[in-house]
Amino acid sequence: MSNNDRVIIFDTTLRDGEQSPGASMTKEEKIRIAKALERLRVDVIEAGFAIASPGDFDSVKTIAETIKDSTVCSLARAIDADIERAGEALAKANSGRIHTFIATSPIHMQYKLRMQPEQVIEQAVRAISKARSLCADVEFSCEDASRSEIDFLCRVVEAAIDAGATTINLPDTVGYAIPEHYAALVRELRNRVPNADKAIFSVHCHNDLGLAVANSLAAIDAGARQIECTINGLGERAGNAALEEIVMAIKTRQDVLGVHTRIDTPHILSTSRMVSGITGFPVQPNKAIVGANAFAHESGIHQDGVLKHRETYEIMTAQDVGWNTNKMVLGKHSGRNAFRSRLDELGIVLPSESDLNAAFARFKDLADKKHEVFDEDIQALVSDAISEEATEYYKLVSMEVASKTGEVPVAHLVLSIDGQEHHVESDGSGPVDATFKAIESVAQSGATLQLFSVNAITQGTDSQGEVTVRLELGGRVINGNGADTDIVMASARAYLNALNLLREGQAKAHPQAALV
Ligand SMILES: CC(C)(COP(=O)(O)OP(=O)(O)OC[C@H]1O[C@@H](n2cnc3c(N)ncnc32)[C@H](O)[C@@H]1OP(=O)(O)O)[C@@H](O)C(=O)NCCC(=O)NCCS
Ligand SMILES: CC(C)[C@@](O)(CC(=O)O)C(=O)O
Repeated sequence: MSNNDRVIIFDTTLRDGEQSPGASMTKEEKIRIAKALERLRVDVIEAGFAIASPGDFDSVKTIAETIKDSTVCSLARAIDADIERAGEALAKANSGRIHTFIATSPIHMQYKLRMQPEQVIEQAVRAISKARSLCADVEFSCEDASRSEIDFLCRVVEAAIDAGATTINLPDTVGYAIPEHYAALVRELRNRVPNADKAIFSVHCHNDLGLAVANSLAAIDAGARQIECTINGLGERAGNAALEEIVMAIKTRQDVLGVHTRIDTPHILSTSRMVSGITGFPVQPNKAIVGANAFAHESGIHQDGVLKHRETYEIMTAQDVGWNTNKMVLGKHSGRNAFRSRLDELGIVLPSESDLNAAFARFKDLADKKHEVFDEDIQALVSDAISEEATEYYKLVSMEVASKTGEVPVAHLVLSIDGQEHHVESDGSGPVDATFKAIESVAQSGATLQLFSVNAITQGTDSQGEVTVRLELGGRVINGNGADTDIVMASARAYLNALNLLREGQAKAHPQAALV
């Protein structure tokens, strides 16, 4: 691929990203992020706005002295003092860039700068010359380019390149652009400005209409070869174009975009997490590339497709952006194939297809009650299914337990014992105690309860509770287990499981006695 096909990735997480209200970072945090960006192989790191404060100056200076593999850049208004401060901060950079800017739209020139267009051109030229006297690499931005008049923009850009700007940035400062129009603007400038070939054209898009990435990609087609973006799309107001989305769109759709970057994509996720952790801005689960669900499949039809041939539902690999693997989330939309594949991964072998079907039915019941079924849930559910399958003498048909402040809890249970239904009830010191007493009122096992333990198997109040009941009878000790989203129900299952196991053991030891 020729150099002409290479898109320069200019990251401004530390400058525009920090302009997100609430996202200010300390110097140490900025250095950590700068190192992560260098590892990601970002071409240019905009480290800050040196004149903004002594702290910002210090951050830019330290980053300039630390980073070796990326160009380090400081922003500066088109004012001598800003440019000198930027030059000072970048003095020791391996590769430094001064980025100066001035607004070129009628609304900004008239109301904000209170300057005539001719004065703006003059000031831009003076600033660029000054910057060039301090640094060979100078970027100039026509702030609010997308709302600027094209003829004026052409004059500013031509003068800026003549004055020595090596990169010309046409920002969509207020996120107003629409892809086709924005691409036309970039194309027209490159066609009309006589010295356009002496500079690299860049875009810097804001996300006010959710179009920052789309506008940036459209500009590539029009010849832009630098994209300014931020990790997680951080930035002023609705943010900037997200680096991870730009980079992965370029990589994934190389067939139509025909360009490439030098980003080492497997570092994307860790960088995203670092920025999110430092700024305290969480990444939404459905965020492209770096959201928790970006490579997760929950629906049975998709899971089945991915298991048979990953590309049926994935256009990138999870590993290519730093995830360990894609994720099959087992939930109520999942199917038998995904369930079977998870059992395989967990090393669970069910004796027959009918065992699998029974476990799958229990899984669907659980998934109706719970958002996500975790591995631990499945282990509990399967062992419960197997032990129930093995010993069906005592079975829970239904139950109802009443607990009320100031009143004694009462449990009503319908049990199936050797195929016959029994209605039992008891009170107790708590709902579990009442349940066990109700069971014993008919089972009369004579066993003593040695241990009762409840574990929330997974996080969250919608998780399954796993109950272990240890019973002792005539010197034999057995553990019964039960799992359910309702812990009293799980307790009943565990108790009945223990009784079944006790009975099974007795049947083996004394075949006659067990029939009584
Ligand atoms: C840069 C900064 C130190 C200037 O502070 P200040 O001198 O108190 O000035 P204000 O921020 O109140 O106002 C901005 C001034 O810069 C002028 N200005 C804005 N953009 C300019 C530009 N590109 N070139 C020259 N002057 C510019 C404004 O017209 C205004 O001038 P005025 O004071 O004569 O009206 C301060 O705004 C800051 O810390 N900014 C950092 C973050 C930031 O603004 N980022 C936006 C990136 S565009
Ligand atoms: C410096 C420039 C690229 C800017 O970030 C300036 C600004 O923050 O307004 C933009 O979005 O236009």
